[in-house]
Amino acid sequence: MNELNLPDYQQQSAAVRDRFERLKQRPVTMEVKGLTKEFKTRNGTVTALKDIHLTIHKREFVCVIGPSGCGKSTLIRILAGLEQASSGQVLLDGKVVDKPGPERGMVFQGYTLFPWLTVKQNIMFGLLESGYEKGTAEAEARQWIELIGLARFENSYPNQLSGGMKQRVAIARALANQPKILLMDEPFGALDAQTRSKMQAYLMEIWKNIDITVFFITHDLDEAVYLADRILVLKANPGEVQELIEVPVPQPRSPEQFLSPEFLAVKQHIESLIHPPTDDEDDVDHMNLVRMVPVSDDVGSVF
Ligand SMILES: Nc1ncnc2c1ncn2[C@@H]1O[C@H](COP(=O)(O)OP(=O)(O)OP(=O)(O)O)[C@@H](O)[C@H]1O
Repeated sequence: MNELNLPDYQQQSAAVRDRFERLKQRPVTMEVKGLTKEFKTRNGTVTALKDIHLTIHKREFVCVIGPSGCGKSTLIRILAGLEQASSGQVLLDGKVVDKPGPERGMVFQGYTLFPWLTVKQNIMFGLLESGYEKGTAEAEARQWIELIGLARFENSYPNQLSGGMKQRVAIARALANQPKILLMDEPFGALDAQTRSKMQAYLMEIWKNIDITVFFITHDLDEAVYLADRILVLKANPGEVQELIEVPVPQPRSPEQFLSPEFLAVKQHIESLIHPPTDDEDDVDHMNLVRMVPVSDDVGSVF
């Protein structure tokens, strides 16, 4: 126990422990083996990722968190096949990933819908590319539109939708191709807090009902703990695995758990990994106030 009377962040209830035991017995969907990525720049070599190992099981939800520059985007781009590793390998269902493919659905932060296509056409796009006949693609797209609750908007264009609606379409479009894994790079990062929490609940609901494995990057600790089975914490310079955490919060999740002792304990632990206490912490007490002139707190006198 610590000063907030929280349990140890590794302490799992019997139900959670049992769930992880079963999860680890599921088939492996994605395997990252000794992945290193270096960028040659004018100022020398930047090691964006160093010797990353990770095994993701079928229907697992993995979140990645870490400070800016720790290589999160580089990692997801390599998993997507958009970037080549300098060394190491990524395997999807045992096959080497070296280019983008329909078995990996992608949802990124900037709304990546085609602005000149309607909601329905956006969702149909990948299906037609994969060789679906137009009528089948249309029927399939309609089912997805129903599922995301946007039936009234099937003929709307992206610029007629709110941010949350656009991301719902982006998720449906990615899932319509029946990928084996959904790669999400801060998909809710641009949304306001209220829409963001609705989208999290919405994604949880989809994940409960669809056979999909998710790899999800976020900057938001609450989001990571709420969504993830396991959280990969990276550190920067070079981008390395700091810890892989099994979240002890029971599934299925609900927003009421945000204040549960397990939730707070994991959150506090990750916070301490990402922002370790430093000697500068009390900087504010050491600000040089010599050049500052005390002013009145009487706002009325200012105007
Ligand atoms: N194309 C590139 N050329 C050179 N350096 C790069 C390139 N892409 C990324 N980097 C460097 O690799 C490191 C990791 O970058 P990356 O964008 O993957 O980090 P990140 O964790 O996603 O950061 P953020 O949270 O700020 O988005 C950084 O030091 C970055 O400057």
